[in-house]
Amino acid sequence: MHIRFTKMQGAGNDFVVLDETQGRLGLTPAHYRFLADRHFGVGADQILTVRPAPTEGVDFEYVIHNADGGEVEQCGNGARCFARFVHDKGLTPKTVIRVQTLAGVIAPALAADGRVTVNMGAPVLEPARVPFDASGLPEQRQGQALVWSLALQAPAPVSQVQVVVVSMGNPHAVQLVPDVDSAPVATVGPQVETHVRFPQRVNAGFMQVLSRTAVKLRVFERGAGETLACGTGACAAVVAGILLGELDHRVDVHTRGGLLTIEWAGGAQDAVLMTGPATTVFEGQIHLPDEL
Ligand SMILES: N[C@@H](CCC[C@H](N)C(=O)O)C(=O)O
Repeated sequence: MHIRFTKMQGAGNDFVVLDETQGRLGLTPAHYRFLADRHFGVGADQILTVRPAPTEGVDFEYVIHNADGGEVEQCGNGARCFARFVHDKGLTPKTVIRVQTLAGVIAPALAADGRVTVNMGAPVLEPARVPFDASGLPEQRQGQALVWSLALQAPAPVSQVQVVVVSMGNPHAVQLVPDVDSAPVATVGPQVETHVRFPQRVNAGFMQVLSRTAVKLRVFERGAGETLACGTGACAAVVAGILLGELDHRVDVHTRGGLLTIEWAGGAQDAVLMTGPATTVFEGQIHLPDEL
């Protein structure tokens, strides 16, 4: 089977985007893994699939698969690319687009300067809803944040990391580091991702605070490894930093792939706004091997 695709990126977090508005392609997790493969497929951190609106009150449905083939609830950089895709393909004339995701409805808005702002909804902070199993762990507070100690096996035989857990529809564990460039993302990231206290695994963020309005962030993503940027990771990190008392309400997040700006007023019901780029790289057609 041959399928058409569009390759996109948002702050270097890259995507294969598929159009299922005219019918399902019938892809399996093995197909998504093949498309994401940087040697045998197209190469991407996530595969985004655009479908018609499943209910009234929304314009489309957008489905997200990680590079490992697993379907996930939310993707912030993907939401901006989704909006650019449906607009540039002429699938809608709207510039504010309501889209159903597994995590609920979000609303990307295209700006005249080419950037996209997404209302990502309110963060979820109750550990059980992240989900995070906090049973038996001492509750430590810093500012308004709950900080949890996780025991890891490496790099030392047993070491501890302190994390704030946040859901932006998908789960995040954010830790503060003094220098993000030398942070042990490749060794600690996978251990946090698969830690037994996160029953659905987790995206592991490493944040260096530069000032009250600027941070540097790296994220070891669940199901994809370290990416050049993670939109929901940037939202979660800024929420954690505001709750910790370290950040103001509008923060520039410097990732290895570009700049994201995150705003959050700080109330439990307040939505997080994420602004950043969304770019089409190329379009193509690929043969999906029969043996997949
Ligand atoms: N890159 C994304 C997040 C994609 C999903 C994530 N890896 C997960 O498993 O939750 C973003 O920009 O938010």
